[in-house]
Amino acid sequence: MQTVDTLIHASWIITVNADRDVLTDHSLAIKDGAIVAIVPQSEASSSFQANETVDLNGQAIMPGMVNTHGHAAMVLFRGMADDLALQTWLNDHIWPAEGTWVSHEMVGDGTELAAAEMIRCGTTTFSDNYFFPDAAAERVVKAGMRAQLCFPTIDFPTAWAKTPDEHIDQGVAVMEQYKGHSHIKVNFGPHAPYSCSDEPLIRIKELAEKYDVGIQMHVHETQGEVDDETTRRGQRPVRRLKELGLLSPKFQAVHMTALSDEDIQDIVETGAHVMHCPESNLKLASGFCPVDKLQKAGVNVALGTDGAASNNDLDMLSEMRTAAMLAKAVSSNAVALPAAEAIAMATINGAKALSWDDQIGSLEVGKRADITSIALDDLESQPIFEPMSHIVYASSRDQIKNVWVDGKQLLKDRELTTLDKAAIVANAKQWQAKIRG
Ligand SMILES: CSC[C@H]1O[C@@H](n2cnc3c(O)ncnc32)[C@H](O)[C@@H]1O
Ligand SMILES: [Zn+2]
Repeated sequence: MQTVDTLIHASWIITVNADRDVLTDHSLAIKDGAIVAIVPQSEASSSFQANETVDLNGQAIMPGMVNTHGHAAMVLFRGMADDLALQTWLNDHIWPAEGTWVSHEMVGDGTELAAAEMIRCGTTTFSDNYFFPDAAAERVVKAGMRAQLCFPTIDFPTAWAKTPDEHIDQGVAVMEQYKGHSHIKVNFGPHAPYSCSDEPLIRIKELAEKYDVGIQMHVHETQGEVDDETTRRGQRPVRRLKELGLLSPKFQAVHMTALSDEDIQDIVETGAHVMHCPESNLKLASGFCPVDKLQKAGVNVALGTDGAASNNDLDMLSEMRTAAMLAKAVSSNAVALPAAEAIAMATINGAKALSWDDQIGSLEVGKRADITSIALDDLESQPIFEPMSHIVYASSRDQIKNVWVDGKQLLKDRELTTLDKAAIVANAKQWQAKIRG
Protein backbone atom coordinates (compact mmCIF):
# COMPACT_ATOMS: atom_id res chain seq x y z
CA MET A 1 0.00 0.00 0.00
CA GLN A 2 1.37 3.41 -1.03
CA THR A 3 0.27 6.42 0.97
CA VAL A 4 -0.89 9.35 -1.17
CA ASP A 5 -2.49 12.71 -0.45
CA THR A 6 -5.46 12.46 -2.81
CA LEU A 7 -7.05 9.69 -4.84
CA ILE A 8 -9.52 10.76 -7.53
CA HIS A 9 -11.84 8.14 -9.03
CA ALA A 10 -13.26 9.35 -12.35
CA SER A 11 -15.51 7.80 -14.96
CA TRP A 12 -13.14 9.07 -17.68
CA ILE A 13 -9.57 10.38 -17.66
CA ILE A 14 -8.80 12.51 -20.72
CA THR A 15 -5.02 12.20 -20.55
CA VAL A 16 -3.99 14.36 -23.57
CA ASN A 17 -0.85 12.21 -23.69
CA ALA A 18 0.90 11.66 -27.04
CA ASP A 19 -1.63 8.94 -27.95
CA ARG A 20 -4.57 11.06 -26.69
CA ASP A 21 -5.65 8.11 -24.50
CA VAL A 22 -9.02 8.29 -22.77
CA LEU A 23 -9.22 5.89 -19.83
CA THR A 24 -12.55 4.62 -18.51
CA ASP A 25 -13.16 4.02 -14.77
CA HIS A 26 -9.63 4.89 -13.70
CA SER A 27 -8.15 6.59 -10.62
CA LEU A 28 -5.46 9.23 -10.37
CA ALA A 29 -3.22 9.43 -7.29
CA ILE A 30 -1.58 12.68 -6.11
CA LYS A 31 1.34 13.09 -3.73
CA ASP A 32 3.19 16.34 -2.93
CA GLY A 33 1.32 18.11 -5.74
CA ALA A 34 2.37 15.65 -8.44
CA ILE A 35 0.56 12.83 -10.26
CA VAL A 36 2.12 9.62 -8.98
CA ALA A 37 -0.15 6.99 -10.54
CA ILE A 38 -3.04 6.43 -12.93
CA VAL A 39 -4.58 2.97 -12.52
CA PRO A 40 -7.89 1.16 -13.11
CA GLN A 41 -10.35 1.88 -10.28
CA SER A 42 -10.48 -1.82 -9.52
CA GLU A 43 -6.78 -1.71 -8.51
CA ALA A 44 -6.76 1.68 -6.77
CA SER A 45 -8.26 0.79 -3.38
CA SER A 46 -5.90 -2.11 -2.84
CA SER A 47 -2.84 -0.13 -3.97
CA PHE A 48 -3.27 3.26 -2.29
CA GLN A 49 -4.01 4.58 1.16
CA ALA A 50 -5.25 8.15 0.59
CA ASN A 51 -5.72 11.01 3.05
CA GLU A 52 -8.58 12.20 0.83
CA THR A 53 -10.66 10.26 -1.69
CA VAL A 54 -12.72 12.09 -4.31
CA ASP A 55 -15.42 10.13 -6.11
CA LEU A 56 -16.23 11.63 -9.49
CA ASN A 57 -18.72 9.15 -10.82
CA GLY A 58 -20.24 10.51 -14.05
CA GLN A 59 -17.43 13.06 -14.41
CA ALA A 60 -14.40 13.25 -16.67
CA ILE A 61 -11.10 14.68 -15.53
CA MET A 62 -8.80 16.44 -17.96
CA PRO A 63 -5.68 18.62 -17.67
CA GLY A 64 -6.42 22.10 -16.33
CA MET A 65 -6.84 24.34 -19.35
CA VAL A 66 -4.14 26.79 -20.43
CA ASN A 67 -5.50 30.13 -21.65
CA THR A 68 -2.53 31.42 -23.62
CA HIS A 69 -3.62 34.96 -24.38
CA GLY A 70 -5.56 37.57 -22.47
CA HIS A 71 -5.59 40.85 -20.62
CA ALA A 72 -7.06 39.71 -17.29
CA ALA A 73 -7.81 43.08 -15.70
CA MET A 74 -9.75 44.17 -18.79
CA VAL A 75 -12.57 42.04 -17.41
CA LEU A 76 -13.55 45.31 -15.66
CA PHE A 77 -14.19 46.76 -19.16
CA ARG A 78 -16.43 43.84 -20.18
CA GLY A 79 -19.29 45.04 -22.38
CA MET A 80 -18.09 48.64 -22.30
CA ALA A 81 -17.39 48.92 -26.05
CA ASP A 82 -19.04 46.22 -28.13
CA ASP A 83 -19.67 45.73 -31.84
CA LEU A 84 -16.69 47.75 -33.08
CA ALA A 85 -13.73 47.04 -35.35
CA LEU A 86 -10.31 46.66 -33.72
CA GLN A 87 -8.82 50.10 -34.34
CA THR A 88 -12.03 51.99 -33.41
CA TRP A 89 -12.41 49.79 -30.35
CA LEU A 90 -8.81 50.41 -29.27
CA ASN A 91 -8.25 54.08 -30.27
CA ASP A 92 -11.65 55.55 -29.42
CA HIS A 93 -12.72 53.46 -26.43
CA ILE A 94 -10.21 51.13 -24.77
CA TRP A 95 -7.05 53.24 -24.77
CA PRO A 96 -8.89 56.34 -23.42
CA ALA A 97 -10.53 54.19 -20.72
CA GLU A 98 -7.15 52.69 -19.82
CA GLY A 99 -5.67 56.19 -19.60
CA THR A 100 -8.26 57.05 -16.97
CA TRP A 101 -8.68 53.82 -15.02
CA VAL A 102 -5.61 51.61 -15.16
CA SER A 103 -3.73 51.57 -11.83
CA HIS A 104 -2.08 49.07 -9.50
CA GLU A 105 -5.40 48.68 -7.67
CA MET A 106 -7.49 48.30 -10.84
CA VAL A 107 -5.15 45.63 -12.24
CA GLY A 108 -5.17 43.74 -8.92
CA ASP A 109 -8.95 43.77 -8.58
CA GLY A 110 -9.56 43.02 -12.26
CA THR A 111 -7.07 40.15 -12.25
CA GLU A 112 -8.75 38.61 -9.20
CA LEU A 113 -12.17 38.77 -10.88
CA ALA A 114 -10.66 37.22 -14.02
CA ALA A 115 -8.90 34.50 -12.01
CA ALA A 116 -12.18 33.57 -10.31
CA GLU A 117 -13.97 33.37 -13.68
CA MET A 118 -11.18 31.30 -15.19
CA ILE A 119 -11.07 28.83 -12.30
CA ARG A 120 -14.84 28.37 -12.64
CA CYS A 121 -14.28 27.63 -16.35
CA GLY A 122 -11.63 24.96 -15.68
CA THR A 123 -8.56 27.06 -16.51
CA THR A 124 -5.56 26.53 -14.24
CA THR A 125 -2.88 28.48 -16.14
CA PHE A 126 -3.22 31.70 -18.08
CA SER A 127 -1.09 34.15 -19.95
CA ASP A 128 -1.63 37.81 -19.20
CA ASN A 129 -0.55 40.87 -21.13
CA TYR A 130 -1.18 43.95 -19.06
CA PHE A 131 0.20 46.88 -17.13
CA PHE A 132 1.26 46.59 -13.44
CA PRO A 133 2.26 42.91 -13.73
CA ASP A 134 3.33 43.02 -10.07
CA ALA A 135 -0.31 43.66 -9.09
CA ALA A 136 -1.45 40.77 -11.30
CA ALA A 137 1.20 38.44 -9.84
CA GLU A 138 -0.01 39.03 -6.27
CA ARG A 139 -3.56 38.01 -7.18
CA VAL A 140 -2.45 34.98 -9.22
CA VAL A 141 -0.57 33.71 -6.18
CA LYS A 142 -3.59 34.45 -3.97
CA ALA A 143 -5.86 32.49 -6.34
CA GLY A 144 -3.40 29.57 -6.46
CA MET A 145 -3.25 29.55 -10.28
CA ARG A 146 -0.24 29.62 -12.60
CA ALA A 147 0.40 32.51 -14.97
CA GLN A 148 2.76 33.78 -17.60
CA LEU A 149 2.74 37.57 -17.12
CA CYS A 150 3.91 39.35 -20.27
CA PHE A 151 4.59 42.96 -19.41
CA PRO A 152 3.71 45.39 -22.19
CA THR A 153 6.01 47.62 -24.17
CA ILE A 154 4.48 50.21 -26.46
CA ASP A 155 5.79 53.36 -28.19
CA PHE A 156 3.46 55.80 -26.40
CA PRO A 157 3.09 56.67 -22.69
CA THR A 158 0.69 54.51 -20.66
CA ALA A 159 -0.65 54.56 -17.11
CA TRP A 160 2.25 52.29 -16.18
CA ALA A 161 5.28 53.86 -17.89
CA LYS A 162 6.19 56.85 -20.01
CA THR A 163 8.67 55.47 -22.56
CA PRO A 164 9.41 52.08 -24.13
CA ASP A 165 12.60 51.85 -22.04
CA GLU A 166 10.68 52.58 -18.85
CA HIS A 167 8.17 49.82 -19.71
CA ILE A 168 11.07 47.41 -20.23
CA ASP A 169 13.00 48.44 -17.09
CA GLN A 170 9.94 48.14 -14.85
CA GLY A 171 9.02 44.79 -16.39
CA VAL A 172 12.52 43.39 -15.96
CA ALA A 173 12.42 44.40 -12.27
CA VAL A 174 9.24 42.30 -11.82
CA MET A 175 10.90 39.48 -13.77
CA GLU A 176 13.82 39.51 -11.36
CA GLN A 177 11.46 39.62 -8.37
CA TYR A 178 9.67 36.43 -9.53
CA LYS A 179 12.72 34.56 -10.85
CA GLY A 180 12.38 30.86 -10.00
CA HIS A 181 8.78 31.17 -8.78
CA SER A 182 6.89 27.91 -9.30
CA HIS A 183 3.62 29.56 -10.43
CA ILE A 184 4.73 32.80 -12.12
CA LYS A 185 6.76 33.35 -15.29
CA VAL A 186 7.39 36.96 -16.25
CA ASN A 187 7.97 37.44 -19.99
CA PHE A 188 8.11 40.23 -22.55
CA GLY A 189 4.89 41.47 -24.15
CA PRO A 190 5.58 44.08 -26.85
CA HIS A 191 2.13 45.19 -27.98
CA ALA A 192 2.10 44.85 -31.79
CA PRO A 193 4.20 45.56 -34.90
CA TYR A 194 2.27 48.81 -35.53
CA SER A 195 2.86 50.15 -32.00
CA CYS A 196 6.49 49.08 -31.43
CA SER A 197 9.45 50.58 -33.25
CA ASP A 198 12.67 48.69 -33.96
CA GLU A 199 14.77 50.02 -31.05
CA PRO A 200 12.66 48.59 -28.18
CA LEU A 201 12.12 45.36 -30.12
CA ILE A 202 15.87 44.88 -30.50
CA ARG A 203 16.38 45.56 -26.80
CA ILE A 204 13.61 43.07 -25.94
CA LYS A 205 15.19 40.41 -28.15
CA GLU A 206 18.57 40.84 -26.43
CA LEU A 207 17.08 40.80 -22.92
CA ALA A 208 14.84 37.82 -23.69
CA GLU A 209 17.93 35.88 -24.74
CA LYS A 210 19.86 37.02 -21.66
CA TYR A 211 17.08 35.97 -19.26
CA ASP A 212 16.04 32.96 -21.40
CA VAL A 213 12.36 33.95 -21.35
CA GLY A 214 9.55 34.21 -23.87
CA ILE A 215 8.09 37.05 -25.91
CA GLN A 216 4.39 37.33 -26.66
CA MET A 217 3.06 39.84 -29.19
CA HIS A 218 -0.15 40.58 -31.14
CA VAL A 219 0.86 39.89 -34.76
CA HIS A 220 -1.26 40.09 -37.93
CA GLU A 221 -4.50 40.73 -36.10
CA THR A 222 -6.16 42.19 -39.22
CA GLN A 223 -5.60 42.46 -42.96
CA GLY A 224 -5.56 46.28 -42.49
CA GLU A 225 -2.61 45.99 -40.07
CA VAL A 226 -0.68 43.86 -42.55
CA ASP A 227 -1.40 46.22 -45.46
CA ASP A 228 -0.58 49.41 -43.51
CA GLU A 229 2.59 48.00 -42.03
CA THR A 230 3.77 46.62 -45.37
CA THR A 231 3.26 50.04 -46.99
CA ARG A 232 4.92 51.88 -44.09
CA ARG A 233 7.97 49.65 -43.66
CA GLY A 234 8.24 47.89 -47.02
CA GLN A 235 8.03 44.51 -45.30
CA ARG A 236 5.29 42.25 -44.03
CA PRO A 237 5.15 42.27 -40.19
CA VAL A 238 6.16 38.60 -39.80
CA ARG A 239 9.21 39.13 -42.03
CA ARG A 240 10.18 42.29 -40.11
CA LEU A 241 10.04 40.40 -36.81
CA LYS A 242 12.07 37.57 -38.33
CA GLU A 243 14.74 39.96 -39.59
CA LEU A 244 14.89 41.70 -36.21
CA GLY A 245 15.63 38.24 -34.75
CA LEU A 246 12.55 38.01 -32.57
CA LEU A 247 11.05 34.83 -34.03
CA SER A 248 12.21 31.68 -32.24
CA PRO A 249 10.69 28.79 -30.23
CA LYS A 250 10.36 31.36 -27.42
CA PHE A 251 8.14 33.64 -29.53
CA GLN A 252 4.36 33.52 -29.14
CA ALA A 253 2.50 35.21 -32.02
CA VAL A 254 -1.08 36.09 -31.08
CA HIS A 255 -3.91 36.13 -33.68
CA MET A 256 -2.03 35.50 -36.95
CA THR A 257 -4.74 36.18 -39.51
CA ALA A 258 -4.13 37.25 -43.13
CA LEU A 259 -1.13 34.91 -43.51
CA SER A 260 0.66 34.33 -46.80
CA ASP A 261 2.49 31.07 -47.52
CA GLU A 262 5.77 32.97 -46.90
CA ASP A 263 4.53 34.11 -43.46
CA ILE A 264 3.73 30.49 -42.56
CA GLN A 265 7.13 29.38 -43.82
CA ASP A 266 8.81 32.01 -41.59
CA ILE A 267 6.91 30.68 -38.58
CA VAL A 268 7.80 27.07 -39.42
CA GLU A 269 11.50 27.85 -39.93
CA THR A 270 11.84 29.74 -36.66
CA GLY A 271 9.74 27.42 -34.45
CA ALA A 272 7.52 30.25 -33.18
CA HIS A 273 4.12 29.38 -31.67
CA VAL A 274 0.71 30.71 -32.68
CA MET A 275 -1.92 31.78 -30.13
CA HIS A 276 -5.33 31.47 -31.74
CA CYS A 277 -8.15 33.63 -30.27
CA PRO A 278 -11.15 32.73 -32.45
CA GLU A 279 -13.92 34.47 -30.50
CA SER A 280 -12.09 37.81 -30.27
CA ASN A 281 -11.23 37.56 -33.98
CA LEU A 282 -14.87 36.91 -34.83
CA LYS A 283 -16.29 39.63 -32.57
CA LEU A 284 -13.93 42.34 -33.88
CA ALA A 285 -14.26 40.96 -37.43
CA SER A 286 -10.46 40.85 -37.41
CA GLY A 287 -9.92 37.95 -39.79
CA PHE A 288 -9.27 34.23 -39.80
CA CYS A 289 -6.29 32.28 -38.54
CA PRO A 290 -5.61 29.34 -40.91
CA VAL A 291 -5.36 26.77 -38.12
CA ASP A 292 -5.55 23.66 -40.30
CA LYS A 293 -2.85 24.97 -42.66
CA LEU A 294 -0.58 25.96 -39.76
CA GLN A 295 -0.97 22.60 -38.03
CA LYS A 296 -0.32 20.70 -41.25
CA ALA A 297 2.86 22.77 -41.68
CA GLY A 298 3.95 21.64 -38.19
CA VAL A 299 3.27 24.85 -36.23
CA ASN A 300 2.21 24.53 -32.58
CA VAL A 301 -1.16 26.32 -32.33
CA ALA A 302 -2.46 27.08 -28.82
CA LEU A 303 -5.71 28.70 -27.72
CA GLY A 304 -6.59 31.94 -25.92
CA THR A 305 -9.65 33.98 -25.13
CA ASP A 306 -8.06 37.46 -25.42
CA GLY A 307 -9.45 40.00 -22.93
CA ALA A 308 -13.05 40.04 -21.76
CA ALA A 309 -13.51 43.43 -23.43
CA SER A 310 -13.30 41.76 -26.84
CA ASN A 311 -14.71 38.26 -26.28
CA ASN A 312 -16.63 38.88 -23.82
CA ASP A 313 -15.86 35.97 -21.50
CA LEU A 314 -12.83 33.97 -20.41
CA ASP A 315 -14.37 30.60 -21.18
CA MET A 316 -11.93 28.13 -22.71
CA LEU A 317 -14.64 25.48 -23.16
CA SER A 318 -16.56 27.71 -25.56
CA GLU A 319 -13.30 28.85 -27.15
CA MET A 320 -12.50 25.20 -27.99
CA ARG A 321 -15.89 24.74 -29.56
CA THR A 322 -15.58 27.92 -31.61
CA ALA A 323 -12.05 26.95 -32.68
CA ALA A 324 -13.17 23.49 -33.78
CA MET A 325 -16.11 24.86 -35.79
CA LEU A 326 -14.17 27.76 -37.30
CA ALA A 327 -11.22 25.61 -38.38
CA LYS A 328 -13.63 23.50 -40.43
CA ALA A 329 -15.32 26.52 -42.00
CA VAL A 330 -12.05 28.31 -42.83
CA SER A 331 -10.47 25.24 -44.43
CA SER A 332 -13.72 23.92 -46.00
CA ASN A 333 -12.77 20.64 -44.37
CA ALA A 334 -15.01 18.99 -41.78
CA VAL A 335 -12.09 16.81 -40.66
CA ALA A 336 -10.03 19.83 -39.54
CA LEU A 337 -9.42 20.25 -35.79
CA PRO A 338 -11.28 17.22 -34.39
CA ALA A 339 -12.42 17.25 -30.75
CA ALA A 340 -9.29 15.53 -29.40
CA GLU A 341 -7.07 18.15 -31.08
CA ALA A 342 -9.24 21.04 -29.86
CA ILE A 343 -8.69 19.73 -26.32
CA ALA A 344 -4.95 19.42 -27.02
CA MET A 345 -4.94 23.02 -28.26
CA ALA A 346 -6.48 24.14 -24.95
CA THR A 347 -4.05 22.09 -22.82
CA ILE A 348 -0.76 20.55 -23.98
CA ASN A 349 -0.24 22.91 -26.95
CA GLY A 350 -0.65 25.87 -24.58
CA ALA A 351 1.76 24.31 -22.10
CA LYS A 352 4.31 23.85 -24.93
CA ALA A 353 3.94 27.45 -26.11
CA LEU A 354 4.56 28.68 -22.56
CA SER A 355 7.55 26.27 -22.12
CA TRP A 356 5.66 24.67 -19.24
CA ASP A 357 4.99 21.25 -20.84
CA ASP A 358 7.53 19.53 -18.59
CA GLN A 359 5.10 20.18 -15.72
CA ILE A 360 1.57 20.68 -17.04
CA GLY A 361 -0.72 20.22 -20.05
CA SER A 362 -1.44 16.48 -19.75
CA LEU A 363 -2.42 14.00 -17.07
CA GLU A 364 0.65 11.77 -16.90
CA VAL A 365 2.72 10.38 -14.05
CA GLY A 366 5.39 12.90 -13.05
CA LYS A 367 3.45 16.02 -14.05
CA ARG A 368 1.99 18.47 -11.57
CA ALA A 369 -1.60 17.73 -10.53
CA ASP A 370 -3.34 20.56 -12.42
CA ILE A 371 -6.73 18.99 -13.09
CA THR A 372 -10.25 19.98 -14.12
CA SER A 373 -13.35 17.83 -13.69
CA ILE A 374 -16.44 18.13 -15.85
CA ALA A 375 -19.83 16.54 -15.21
CA LEU A 376 -21.16 14.43 -18.05
CA ASP A 377 -23.99 12.73 -16.16
CA ASP A 378 -26.91 15.04 -16.89
CA LEU A 379 -29.52 14.72 -19.59
CA GLU A 380 -27.76 17.06 -22.03
CA SER A 381 -24.71 14.75 -22.18
CA GLN A 382 -26.56 11.51 -22.99
CA PRO A 383 -25.71 9.14 -24.50
CA ILE A 384 -21.91 9.12 -24.25
CA PHE A 385 -20.10 7.42 -27.10
CA GLU A 386 -17.03 9.68 -26.84
CA PRO A 387 -16.51 12.04 -23.86
CA MET A 388 -14.09 14.31 -25.77
CA SER A 389 -16.83 15.00 -28.31
CA HIS A 390 -19.21 16.11 -25.54
CA ILE A 391 -16.58 18.30 -23.87
CA VAL A 392 -15.93 20.21 -27.11
CA TYR A 393 -19.30 20.19 -28.86
CA ALA A 394 -21.98 19.80 -26.17
CA SER A 395 -20.81 21.18 -22.82
CA SER A 396 -20.94 24.51 -21.03
CA ARG A 397 -18.86 25.99 -18.22
CA ASP A 398 -21.55 25.26 -15.60
CA GLN A 399 -20.51 21.61 -15.95
CA ILE A 400 -16.99 22.35 -14.63
CA LYS A 401 -17.18 21.03 -11.06
CA ASN A 402 -13.70 20.74 -9.56
CA VAL A 403 -10.28 22.24 -10.23
CA TRP A 404 -6.88 21.46 -8.70
CA VAL A 405 -3.50 23.15 -9.13
CA ASP A 406 -0.49 21.33 -7.70
CA GLY A 407 -2.98 18.96 -6.06
CA LYS A 408 -4.58 21.83 -4.14
CA GLN A 409 -8.30 22.17 -4.78
CA LEU A 410 -9.27 25.65 -6.06
CA LEU A 411 -12.85 24.74 -7.02
CA LYS A 412 -14.90 22.27 -5.01
CA ASP A 413 -18.27 21.35 -6.47
CA ARG A 414 -18.29 24.83 -8.17
CA GLU A 415 -17.35 26.71 -4.97
CA LEU A 416 -14.12 28.73 -5.02
CA THR A 417 -11.83 27.73 -2.16
CA THR A 418 -9.13 30.40 -2.40
CA LEU A 419 -11.19 33.42 -3.46
CA ASP A 420 -14.24 35.09 -1.95
CA LYS A 421 -16.90 35.14 -4.66
CA ALA A 422 -19.28 37.57 -2.89
CA ALA A 423 -16.46 40.05 -2.18
CA ILE A 424 -15.24 39.88 -5.79
CA VAL A 425 -18.74 40.53 -7.15
CA ALA A 426 -19.25 43.47 -4.77
CA ASN A 427 -15.89 44.92 -5.75
CA ALA A 428 -16.65 44.60 -9.48
CA LYS A 429 -19.89 46.51 -8.92
CA GLN A 430 -17.95 49.28 -7.21
CA TRP A 431 -15.63 49.53 -10.21
CA GLN A 432 -18.64 49.67 -12.52
CA ALA A 433 -20.10 52.57 -10.53
CA LYS A 434 -16.78 54.44 -10.61
CA ILE A 435 -16.21 53.85 -14.33
CA ARG A 436 -19.78 54.79 -15.27
CA GLY A 437 -19.71 57.85 -13.02
C1 LIG B 1 0.54 45.36 -24.67
S1 LIG B 1 -0.82 44.47 -24.24
C2 LIG B 1 -1.87 45.60 -23.47
C3 LIG B 1 -2.60 46.47 -24.44
O1 LIG B 1 -3.21 45.68 -25.44
C4 LIG B 1 -4.51 46.14 -25.65
N1 LIG B 1 -5.32 45.11 -26.28
C5 LIG B 1 -6.24 44.33 -25.72
N2 LIG B 1 -6.75 43.48 -26.63
C6 LIG B 1 -6.11 43.75 -27.79
C7 LIG B 1 -6.20 43.21 -29.07
O2 LIG B 1 -7.01 42.22 -29.38
N3 LIG B 1 -5.40 43.72 -30.03
C8 LIG B 1 -4.55 44.72 -29.75
N4 LIG B 1 -4.45 45.29 -28.54
C9 LIG B 1 -5.21 44.79 -27.57
C10 LIG B 1 -4.94 46.53 -24.29
O3 LIG B 1 -6.07 47.35 -24.29
C11 LIG B 1 -3.70 47.19 -23.75
O4 LIG B 1 -3.63 48.54 -24.07
ZN1 LIG C 1 -4.88 40.69 -26.92
